[in-house]
Amino acid sequence: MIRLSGLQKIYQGEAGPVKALDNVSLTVQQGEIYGIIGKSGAGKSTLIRCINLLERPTDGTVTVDGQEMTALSEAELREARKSMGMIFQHFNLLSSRTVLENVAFPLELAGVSMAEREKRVLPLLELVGLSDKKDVYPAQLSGGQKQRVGIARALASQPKVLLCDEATSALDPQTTESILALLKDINKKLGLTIVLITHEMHVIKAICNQVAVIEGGQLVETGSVFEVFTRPQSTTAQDFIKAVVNNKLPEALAAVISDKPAADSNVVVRLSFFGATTNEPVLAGLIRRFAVDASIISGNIDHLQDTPYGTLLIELSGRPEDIQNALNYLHARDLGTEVIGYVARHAYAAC
Ligand SMILES: Nc1ncnc2c1ncn2[C@@H]1O[C@H](COP(=O)(O)OP(=O)(O)OP(=O)(O)O)[C@@H](O)[C@H]1O
Repeated sequence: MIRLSGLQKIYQGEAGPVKALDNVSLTVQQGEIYGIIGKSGAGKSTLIRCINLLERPTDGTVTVDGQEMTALSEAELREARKSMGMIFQHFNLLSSRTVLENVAFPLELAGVSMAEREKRVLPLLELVGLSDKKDVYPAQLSGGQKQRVGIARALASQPKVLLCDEATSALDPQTTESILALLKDINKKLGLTIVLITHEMHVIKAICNQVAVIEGGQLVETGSVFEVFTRPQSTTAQDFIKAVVNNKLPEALAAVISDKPAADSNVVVRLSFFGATTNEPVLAGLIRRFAVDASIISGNIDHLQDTPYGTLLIELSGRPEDIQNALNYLHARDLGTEVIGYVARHAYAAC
C-alpha cells in the first residue's frame, strides 16, 4: 500500500544543512497498523510528513496505492492526498466551528453540498462515539473527545490510509488507551491502513502489527512487533522495550547477585517464552531429567498481537555438572535462556 524507497530529507537549517532522513526504505502492507518509533529528533515527524508530501523529500520516492506521489504536480497531489487522512498531536481543530462543522470541513472544501455533508458526517460521529456532541465547540471538549473529532475529520474523505502524528502524546494514559482502541476498531471495521509515529513503546505494543525503529534519520530495525519485542537487535529497540517489559531483578536479589560463579553458587536464569513454547512444561521436564532444583523468583506472561509471550526468572541449584546439563537442555529448547548471574547458596531465599 505504501512504499518508501531511498528517502532522504535535508533541511537547510540556520547552522547549515540537517540530514533528517537518510536512505529510508520501508513497505507498509494494505490493512496493517505500522508503527514508527524513535527518540526526539530521530526524524519521525519528517518521515510521516513525507508520506503525504507535506514535506517533500530531497531524494527517493514515495508510492501510495500504486501512485508515485513524488512524481505528481501540486494539483495532482492535492487530489491524491484525499486518499490519506491525518491526525495530529494537538488535534488542529477549528475553534469557531462545531464538532459537526469540523468533521465536515474537508467535504466543504471539496464542494460537497450541506445536506450530503451532514449525511456523511453523522455516521462518522457515531463511529467515534460523539453523536451527542455534534453541535458543541472544541473548547467544550476533553482532549480525548477532540482527538475523536480529529479522527472523524480524517475519515471524512474516505481515505485508504490514516497517518497519525503522535496522536496520543497529549493525552492521559486512560484516554490514550481508548483512542488506541478506537484506531484498532477503525482499522478492523474499515480495513484502513494506519501508519503512526510515537516515542512510546506501549503504543506500538497496544495496536501495531509491524514496527520500524528510527535513529538519527536511519531505520535501525524493522519487523513484526512480536519479533522486535522478543528479539530486539538494535540497542535503541532494546532501550524502548525495557520501558514496557519489566525485566528488573527484585531488589533483594540484585543486592546479592554476582557475575562470577563461586564453588557452590546457584545460577539465576531468565527464560523467555514465545508463542507455542509458552505452553510447554519446560520446568517439569528439567526437574524430571536432571538432579537440579528450580525455584521460581518471578514471572509474567503477556500477549503481543494475540501471541503469548513471557519471562520467568529461576534459580537453579544442584551440583555444577548437573546445573550445566540442565542449562544445555534449556539452550536446546525453542526459548530464550539467559544466565543472569550467580548467588551463593542460601544467600537469597527464592520461593
Ligand atoms: N524545518 C526544519 N528546519 C531545519 N531542521 C529541521 C526542520 N524540521 C526538523 N528539523 C530537524 O530534523 C531532525 C528531525 O526532526 P523531526 O521533527 O523529524 O524529529 P522527530 O523524531 O519527529 O522529533 P520529535 O519527537 O522531537 O518531534 C531534527 O534534528 C530537527 O531539528
